[in-house]
Amino acid sequence: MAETGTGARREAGAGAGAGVGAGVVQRHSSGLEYLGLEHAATGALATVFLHGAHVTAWQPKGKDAESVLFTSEAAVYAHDAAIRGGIPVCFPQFAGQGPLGNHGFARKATWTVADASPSAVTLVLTHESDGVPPGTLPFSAEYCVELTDDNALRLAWAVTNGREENTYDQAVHEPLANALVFTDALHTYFAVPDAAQVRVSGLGGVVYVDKTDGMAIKTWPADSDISFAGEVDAAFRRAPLTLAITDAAGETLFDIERTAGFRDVVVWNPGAERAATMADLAPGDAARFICVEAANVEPVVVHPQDTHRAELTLRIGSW
Ligand SMILES: O=P(O)(O)OC[C@H]1O[C@@H](O)[C@H](O)[C@@H](O)[C@@H]1O
Repeated sequence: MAETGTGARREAGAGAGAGVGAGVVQRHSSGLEYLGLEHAATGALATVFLHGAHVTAWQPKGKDAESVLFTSEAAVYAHDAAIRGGIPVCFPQFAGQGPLGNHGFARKATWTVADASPSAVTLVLTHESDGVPPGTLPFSAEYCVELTDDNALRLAWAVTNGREENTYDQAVHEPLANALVFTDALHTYFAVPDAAQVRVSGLGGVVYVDKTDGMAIKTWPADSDISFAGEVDAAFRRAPLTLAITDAAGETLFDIERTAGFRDVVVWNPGAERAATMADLAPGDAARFICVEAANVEPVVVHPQDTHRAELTLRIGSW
């Protein structure tokens, strides 16, 4: 049965199970499984559900009382739902850009644990995993969530095309034969004191698709930060690899660092009006988060037996 967020958050808050059983799979009352992570030296905590490989909470050192990721009190914890908040893994389709449901199947599929320690877990999804549509071509995705020695949350993402090598004829005449073609995102929900007061810096001068304006292609004004007066839904192409979220006083709340394997960045907040129509957001939630997503909105092409790799590292500022 579907369970909503309040009870689930209480039960599986950041690092739930840490100390006793950090790095050990535990069962949530919804039936979903999760791990609590704990870094021995920093004391940082995180919670990672096997459903969707979903990080639902992260409490770095310095923010001991609460998660710095937003997860809604109205989030649904169920096999057929995506958890609203934390870090959904969008794969193999970003948003509605293809035949699958919004953001693809990975965020509703059951991942398996390949390796776990108290401070890190590696989860795997393949074409044979529960929740992956039958007939999906052979692939394997590996996702490592790690609390690092320097108090960061490091997310390492790798997608391998499981098909055989092309024949000579295919390689020459049909270079895309057997290629794995996908779009993706680590759709991070950053908790903020008030969305209307924060800014995303680093995207001035970058070309973006404005999804709130009929997919119009625009360029964000140079030297200008992004602010959140209402709905924002913008997919920035080939964005700089280092971005920051700052508060009204210009202090850094988060540093966001990607490797080039995440070429694009999506910035999203539904605004109050649209948020009010979303059943898994609670009243007032639109002001409590902004999403800055490490993404490939333009398709990635992975040839047979090859692996695409990307990393995202999140750090908090001094707030
Ligand atoms: O409601 P979902 O499926 O989690 O999607 C949330 C949002 O995710 C963003 O990445 C998209 O750009 C938005 O268009 C979308 O509304």
